[in-house]
Amino acid sequence: MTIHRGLAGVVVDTTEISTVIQETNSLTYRGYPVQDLAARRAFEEVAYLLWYGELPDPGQLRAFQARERALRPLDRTTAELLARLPETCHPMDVLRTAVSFFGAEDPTEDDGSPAANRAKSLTLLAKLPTVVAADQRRRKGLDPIPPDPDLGYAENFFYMCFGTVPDPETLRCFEISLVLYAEHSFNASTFTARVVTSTLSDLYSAVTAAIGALKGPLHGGANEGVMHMLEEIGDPRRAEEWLDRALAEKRKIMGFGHRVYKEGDSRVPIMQGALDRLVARAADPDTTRLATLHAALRHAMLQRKGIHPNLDYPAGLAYHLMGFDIPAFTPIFVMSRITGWTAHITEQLAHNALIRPLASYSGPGRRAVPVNSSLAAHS
Ligand SMILES: CC(=O)SCCNC(=O)CCNC(=O)[C@H](O)C(C)(C)COP(=O)(O)OP(=O)(O)OC[C@H]1O[C@@H](n2cnc3c(N)ncnc32)[C@H](O)[C@@H]1OP(=O)(O)O
Ligand SMILES: O=C([O-])CC(=O)C(=O)O
Repeated sequence: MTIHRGLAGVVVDTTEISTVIQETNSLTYRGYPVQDLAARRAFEEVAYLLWYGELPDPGQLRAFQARERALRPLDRTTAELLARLPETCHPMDVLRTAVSFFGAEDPTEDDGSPAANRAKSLTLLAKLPTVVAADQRRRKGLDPIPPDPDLGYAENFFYMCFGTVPDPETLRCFEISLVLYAEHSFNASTFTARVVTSTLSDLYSAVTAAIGALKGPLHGGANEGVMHMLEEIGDPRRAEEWLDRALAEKRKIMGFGHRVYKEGDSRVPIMQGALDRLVARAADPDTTRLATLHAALRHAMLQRKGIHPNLDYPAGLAYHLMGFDIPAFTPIFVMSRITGWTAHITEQLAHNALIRPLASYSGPGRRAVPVNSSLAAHS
């Protein structure tokens, strides 16, 4: 029996949603190169593509955007429930609780038809940014800002967080990150969603579980880890010395390495380009220090270990420069990946097979159960 720890290299099913091509470090969504989608399309169009298989025409896009914008507000019960969660909990816990609560409130919870699941997916796409923004503000003692239906997905999120819409360069960088984060085949959180779905459980349960999987620092939590690490190092001149010590201590360096890409993440060049433009625009000493440190650590990691950065490396610093608090970074990843997760949930249901691998037992050999004298007295 061959054991594939971590399912490394195991192909468990087919998918029509995206391909991660290891040999060429490339990624396509429904056949379109992700770089071209990031350069030419809005995030909402990519969401539509992932769910429906084709890019929307202008009429389809208008209808899609109108439905998304109408679904953004939270009802009072949800807002009150989320406001009662301890501020000490991570915002991913808030998001996980919110999705679980949306499921409990949804009267069509057990209708798993593709149309019903698409409607639920759109509801989550629309409401998750409202939850993330309100939670960020609550932690600063600020009231939530209601969504603005006249603003696009990315613009509205900034507006709900900060009360203003940023300059076009910042907005573009954010939108690029959403497109790049949207989908990545059978990554750990998507696979989690597919496992839950394979038992014929409901979409909210699958997404709740996926949020839990994304939270971990070896997956989506790494974008927060990147910024914590940059703060810990502080000075670009300390990058090499810090790295050597961290590697000697067998620490995992956040934002580096990937299970599939071994020669570099296909999404990094475009995200790094967008980050470089943000840095050039800001041009203040603190931004320059962070960007220099970011580059120094990347070079040192490549030199010491031959390991390339993954998408979380440029995205983490970009989100910091955009003004988001570090604990909001992985929730922003969720706002994007909700599209990929739910596309996979629909696909799993269309060709379902219960996901249940085997394990090779390595525990004690068969042994006799000693008699429990007090129980024996009763028999
Ligand atoms: C959006 C995303 O989810 S992308 C991933 C985000 N996660 C991170 O950035 C966390 C840091 N990275 C890692 O922990 C890993 O690279 C993972 C989990 C992403 C991939 O792990 P795997 O595919 O299992 O690779 P694996 O852990 O076998 O790595 C191979 C070797 O490279 C080392 N390595 C890989 N990544 C790193 C890293 N970031 N820091 C230090 N060493 C690393 C491993 O220690 C291992 O060394 P060894 O052979 O001496 O034991
Ligand atoms: O594919 C993976 O294993 C992790 C990743 O990059 C993602 O989910 O975007």
